[in-house]
Amino acid sequence: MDSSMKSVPSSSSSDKTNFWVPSLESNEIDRIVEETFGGYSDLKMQRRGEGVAIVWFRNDLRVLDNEALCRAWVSSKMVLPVYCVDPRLFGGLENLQCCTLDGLAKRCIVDSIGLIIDSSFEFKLHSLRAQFLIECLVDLRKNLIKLGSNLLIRHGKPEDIIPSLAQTFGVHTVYAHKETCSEELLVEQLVSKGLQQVTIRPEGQKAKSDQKPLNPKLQLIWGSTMYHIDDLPFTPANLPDIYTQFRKSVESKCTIRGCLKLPTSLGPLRVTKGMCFIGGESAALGRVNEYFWSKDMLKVYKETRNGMLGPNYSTKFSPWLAFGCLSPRFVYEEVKRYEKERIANDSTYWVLFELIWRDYFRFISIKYRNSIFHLGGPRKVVTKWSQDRALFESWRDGRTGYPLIDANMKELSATGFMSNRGRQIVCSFLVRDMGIDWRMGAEWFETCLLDYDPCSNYGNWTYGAGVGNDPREDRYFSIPKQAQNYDPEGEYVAFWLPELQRLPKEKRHFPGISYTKQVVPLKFGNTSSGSSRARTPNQRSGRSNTDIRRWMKDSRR
Ligand SMILES: Cc1cc2nc3c(=O)[nH]c(=O)nc-3n(C[C@H](O)[C@H](O)[C@H](O)COP(=O)(O)OP(=O)(O)OC[C@H]3O[C@@H](n4cnc5c(N)ncnc54)[C@H](O)[C@@H]3O)c2cc1C
Repeated sequence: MDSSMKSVPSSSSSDKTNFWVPSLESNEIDRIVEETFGGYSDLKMQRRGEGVAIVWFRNDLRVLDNEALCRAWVSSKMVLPVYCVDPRLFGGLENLQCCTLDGLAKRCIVDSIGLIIDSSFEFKLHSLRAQFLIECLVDLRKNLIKLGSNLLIRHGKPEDIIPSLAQTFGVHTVYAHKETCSEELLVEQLVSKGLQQVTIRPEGQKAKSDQKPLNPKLQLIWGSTMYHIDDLPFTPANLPDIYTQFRKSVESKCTIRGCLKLPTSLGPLRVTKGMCFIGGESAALGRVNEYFWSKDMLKVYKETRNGMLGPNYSTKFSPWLAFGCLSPRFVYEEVKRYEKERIANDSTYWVLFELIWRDYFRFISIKYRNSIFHLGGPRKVVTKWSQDRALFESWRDGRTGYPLIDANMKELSATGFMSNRGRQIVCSFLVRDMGIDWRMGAEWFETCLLDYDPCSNYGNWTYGAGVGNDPREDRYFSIPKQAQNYDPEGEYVAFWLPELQRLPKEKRHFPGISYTKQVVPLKFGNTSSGSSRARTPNQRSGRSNTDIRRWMKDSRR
């Protein structure tokens, strides 16, 4: 398939399988009502609104600062929270092998086998992210149950499930968070179209036969960024192309809205042990508590953020932010509280600086639409790229012979995470040293990363490949220089490539040493040590990789 167009694949009959909750057409409806609305009686009394609303959970798997949930809550007598396990998200059986959740959760995923994600380079969703998602859902359900609600989880496409539920329950409004990329926008359109086919009678008007039936509405709400889209001092179409201009403008002209505090009680925070990514809002809040308050790492974030080894060099909030278990506005409020109660310094500011990057890429996806997925990127840069599969696979599997690259790629496959430093280095290596089509790298990240997010992933890859909207960010990462600055003792590479542990520290970064005999030939040769000048494949120096040892030496001078 042409990867320049990311599209939603066509439907398949097996998409319709339902489990967790049996078919809605059967006499199980009463059971679902009991299960889902059962504990609501007290809350019902407090509501002002009328009728039934659906909250369609997407990448907002939290109850804190969830505007869709809040709006449904105040506008309706009953709220039906729903998550659709979209078969287009899941790949083959191999994804399940690491899933360790209960049989029910597993069955949910197993039933989607055979429905292949529409992947340009045929990679599938990694088992680790599938597991993280299941954990998010289990936790969301628990948190909703604590509030006297529940989560209805159904397998199938949202455009089939949501209208069918709306019809069954006479839903007046479906509340959901707005997305920005084409696949997600298409699903929104299809759901909206499906709802137009549904008719419900307005509440309290049943007796009046002349009353016109209504269509349920789809209300899409902005909620994924720190800065609200409506508060920006420009329209997305006029978004500055330079990050710094964007940042300065929002910092000086906008305020960040407060977190929506409904519901107010979530029980005690759970602190995660070590760095362990467990899906769900409870673990997300636990990590914020741990990183900011109990470990007190926020005050040194700016000095440690370029690390690669260990749980606390950076916040590690990204997987929870990506699934929406954590609100960026909540992180903002916690930073401000920390600044008041402990210390305000460059480090406390820098977390917000990085979160503004996240906002920026989200708004860029609105301005530049699908071009962020295209080979030439937003600037439509014409460059010749290779799609050499063998070369690519050596990068993907951590077999290039360059320890810094291989260690990072092994970490990604094993954990679903890689540091920001590592991501920049392996991205630069793939596109600039190997000359491989950057979309293959981006798609492999999409497959593996727990924190995969289309805007941040493709935004960063287009920057790394030199096709992003801001040409000034086109930078080359020299391996020897990066090794010297960020892993001078070779601790990181020896952790992921244990064969290197018996080598003296100064030799651990030598290409092809000891753990593999092979060093992949670099199509364009590597570049001189220490350079961070912009390069594109056709501007290469043409040096062969036999020079690497010399570069290592040079870069130490
Ligand atoms: C090639 C490449 C691909 C990437 N793909 C993704 C992705 O799919 N999803 C993703 O969330 N991040 C992505 N990033 C950005 C960044 O690497 C991660 O957000 C960060 O490493 C996550 O670790 P952390 O939460 O400890 O970050 P911290 O350093 O603690 O930063 C705090 C938060 O700021 C945001 N942030 C930090 N750096 C960036 C950045 N460069 N771009 C956007 N947001 C940022 C993240 O939400 C992060 O959680 C990518 C970077 C590169 C170079």
